[in-house]
Amino acid sequence: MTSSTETTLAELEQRAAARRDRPSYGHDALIACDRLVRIFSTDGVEVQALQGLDLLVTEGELMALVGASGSGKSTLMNILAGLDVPTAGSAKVAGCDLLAMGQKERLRYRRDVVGFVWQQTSRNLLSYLTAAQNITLPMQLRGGGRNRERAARAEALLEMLDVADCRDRRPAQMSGGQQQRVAIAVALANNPSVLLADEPTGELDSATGEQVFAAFRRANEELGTTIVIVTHDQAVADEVRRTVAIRDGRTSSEVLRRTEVDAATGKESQVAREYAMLDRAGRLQLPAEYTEALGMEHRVVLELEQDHIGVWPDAPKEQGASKE
Ligand SMILES: Nc1ncnc2c1ncn2[C@@H]1O[C@H](COP(=O)(O)OP(=O)(O)OP(=O)(O)O)[C@@H](O)[C@H]1O
Repeated sequence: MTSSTETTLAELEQRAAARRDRPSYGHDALIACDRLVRIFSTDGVEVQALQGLDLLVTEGELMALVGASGSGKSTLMNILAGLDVPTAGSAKVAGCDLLAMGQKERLRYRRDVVGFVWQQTSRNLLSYLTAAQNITLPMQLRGGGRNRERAARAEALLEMLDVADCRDRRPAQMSGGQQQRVAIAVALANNPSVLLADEPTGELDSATGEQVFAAFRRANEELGTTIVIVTHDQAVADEVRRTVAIRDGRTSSEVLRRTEVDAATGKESQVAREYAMLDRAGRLQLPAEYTEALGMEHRVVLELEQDHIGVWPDAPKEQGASKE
């Protein structure tokens, strides 16, 4: 064997070893969805609600999910809540594998790892219990702890979310916004790693919606809970640092917001930037308005430049080309 061949083999081995040692996708994320697929079959008709969705959420994030009706947001939330099981792919939340969990583990997951707040206030609270009783119920169901400790936690949550005055009221005696804030307290009762909310401000006017969103923010800041909110509410989507858009069952783009300080004036301003998602296979979803504007269809030409990749429409048909 020549020395150059030996070098090549050694290099290949090195590369293979480096690939083996590379940390797995999303190893440090609290929520890691990898090529998630959910197919519903009704009367022989298949609907692909999720079509290979990738999503990583880091611990401590407060983020929003947006998307047109039917794009797959609720399907994803139901999977993350442990209420539905994906058809394929992988989904891990706080180390729990959502595809491999047995019934017992699933119950424990729903009780201890995730909390949820739904749009319909009636789905969040039991109508015959007071706010304080609604909050202590999940703690009682989990068992352990003393009555006094549970009552103290309920009180602390009610105060943190600014609804201490609702302590002894039943849901019918509270406003919609108060009910949703108490619902957040119920979801936080067992100190979950993740709080999921599906359109939590959907039934509220904008001022009340803002108060409810402020309650989520406080839970995120004071307890460090990771929060994912599905919303159509632009005010909510604009206030979080990261908004991920879902299109046709896949994450298609995301907006990141950060605060910039002007060096000269010291003035702070919010800067938002939209990114397209690049999946692990190198696939990129181009916005329909971009591809339509340039008549891009089926095929595009790619050019690698030093610091970017150019995407061009397919070469125009030659003038006077022979007709068949
Ligand atoms: N249980 C089900 N059986 C059959 N099809 C379903 C089921 N649940 C959802 N789908 C379909 O899956 C697709 C995604 O639905 P999903 O409810 O997740 O969308 P969404 O983005 O939450 O919409 P919306 O904003 O209107 O709630 C839709 O085409 C929907 O009709």
